[in-house]
Amino acid sequence: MRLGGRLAAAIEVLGDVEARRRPVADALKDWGLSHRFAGSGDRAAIGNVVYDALRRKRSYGFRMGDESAAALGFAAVIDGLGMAPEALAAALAGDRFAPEMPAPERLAGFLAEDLAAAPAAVAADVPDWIGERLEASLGLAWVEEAQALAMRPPLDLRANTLKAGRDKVVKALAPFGAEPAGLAPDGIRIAAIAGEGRHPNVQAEAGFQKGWFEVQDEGSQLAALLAGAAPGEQVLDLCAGAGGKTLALSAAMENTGQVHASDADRQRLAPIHERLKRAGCRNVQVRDPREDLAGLFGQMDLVFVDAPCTGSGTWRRRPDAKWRLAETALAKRLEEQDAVLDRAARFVRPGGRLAYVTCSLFHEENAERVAAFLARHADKGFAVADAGARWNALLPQADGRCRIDALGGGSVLAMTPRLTGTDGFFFAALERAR
Ligand SMILES: C[S@@+](CC[C@H](N)C(=O)[O-])C[C@H]1O[C@@H](n2cnc3c(N)ncnc32)[C@H](O)[C@@H]1O
Repeated sequence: MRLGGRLAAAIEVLGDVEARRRPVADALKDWGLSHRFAGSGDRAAIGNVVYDALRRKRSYGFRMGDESAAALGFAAVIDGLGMAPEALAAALAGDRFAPEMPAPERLAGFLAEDLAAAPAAVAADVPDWIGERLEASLGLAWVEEAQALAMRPPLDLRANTLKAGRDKVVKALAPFGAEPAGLAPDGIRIAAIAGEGRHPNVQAEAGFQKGWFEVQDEGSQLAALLAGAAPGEQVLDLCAGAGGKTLALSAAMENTGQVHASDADRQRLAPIHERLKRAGCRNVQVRDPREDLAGLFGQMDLVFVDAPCTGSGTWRRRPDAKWRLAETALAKRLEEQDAVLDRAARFVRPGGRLAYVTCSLFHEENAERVAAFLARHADKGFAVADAGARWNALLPQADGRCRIDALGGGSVLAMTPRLTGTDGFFFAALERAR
């Protein structure tokens, strides 16, 4: 396919996402199924335009003076591919599949428009109600934070130390530009793609099949690291899902002790079996959601709660989600977070700890949930640990990067694309008195 056909396809997919308010991944998949002639390079290029347009949907619409799918598609090509309108017009000339170019004054306006004059939520590329929440959560720099959340993400991997050290993985993936990540000790990063490129399919590599590494955002790796799961401990991963953090906890424990991996949803838990096998994790017991875990009450050294959340910290990777998120969904997540924290508390042994993690940037889902938990369990002897001090001790090279907020005598922390170059993550640890 030539550029014109790819752009027309991207506009079609953007229209579908908008009209049906459906996940972009589903819309792209359906387009691929009904256009089997398109090769993998075409699909990647179309995906880039669609994702870029969704990351910057509001500011592109503002700068174009037009929020239609076509305007967004053209904006993404000009901005994301760095193509001047004249070069774009030349590339589309004579291509019968190409969409019609926007009027020259629209394109001139797009290039000239200064976002300084735009409302903050437009410059931040979020709906108004989310802008208000980000401002309350992140303070003065919230627009810059949201703009960093609208950038293309890198591809992060974690070396599985049960099978391979980081150097070995970096070497194996050197042809793809893999480098040691800046913060996570086992992290490996392949930089965000530029222009029309695409990330390599690392899962097709022999090293992946052998279990040498996992695909995992560096922020997720750091959240697992901060929990401090130690060899020989008894750990309950209460919201294990597909097991991203379970695998990291198992490796940190050097395949000793025991990780009980549980989730309320069997479907989400299903992929964990295959992943554990490939990664060589022998200290993980997967617990069926129907299983009674009462035998673990008061027994765990660490209960890890990777809570269900809005996922607002992951919008670089899932930009469609920020336009679909409803206030009612946020309210529901808060209830679930309270419920799962209450449940988690029962498993912590005296002297043990409870780690609370979300991939959200909203204060309500983060520090507010921890404060509400403390208020509900004032008599149970839980206190907030000093997560900020732990961060500084584990990651001296991070030079205090990340947001640290005092809470209940300790501190909680947040990673953000702007501060840590990771997805947005929140981490708090609660210690139960002996
Ligand atoms: C953020 S995801 C977990 C991601 C996973 N830990 C990982 O690293 O790949 C949150 C998970 O919490 C689960 N969940 C929601 N409510 C729950 C509850 N009350 N108890 C246990 N799991 C719950 C969801 O099914 C979902 O899989």
